[in-house]
Amino acid sequence: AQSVGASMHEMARSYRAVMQDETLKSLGKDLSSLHDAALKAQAGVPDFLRNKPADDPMRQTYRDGIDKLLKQIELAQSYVKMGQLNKAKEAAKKIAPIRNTYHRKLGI
Ligand code: HEM
Repeated sequence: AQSVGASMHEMARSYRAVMQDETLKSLGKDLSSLHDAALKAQAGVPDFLRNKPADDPMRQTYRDGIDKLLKQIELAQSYVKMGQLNKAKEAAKKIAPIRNTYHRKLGI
């Protein structure tokens, strides 16, 4: 499995593309890449947690953040499926504050 850092870089690339998309087709494709990368991040353990105890509360914080991220991506995807480009783009914009909140909570 690849490192969480590598998955985060894939997420960054896909999210940049998502924010530039102006068609349902390209937005759907880039949200799908973002979702794939977020699932890879979910399957991994970030470097900073490797030496921490199994019950360290930061592990739950990490899981919560990835769950919120996946839910927000899925919300945007549901608008794409309904053909609602503006709603999908609005939902996608709300991914950035989730990123910022959890990077801050985790000291990234
Ligand atoms: C689309 C949203 C997000 C983007 C674009 C993003 C982007 C990034 C980038 C570019 C890095 C630096 C990677 C490196 O240099 O190694 C990073 C690191 C990290 N991010 Fe995110 N992030 C996002 C959301 C999140 C969320 C929601 C969480 C919390 C659950 C999170 C947790 C982390 C952690 C733990 C690291 C350090 C990884 C490591 O080195 O092990 N990120 N992120």
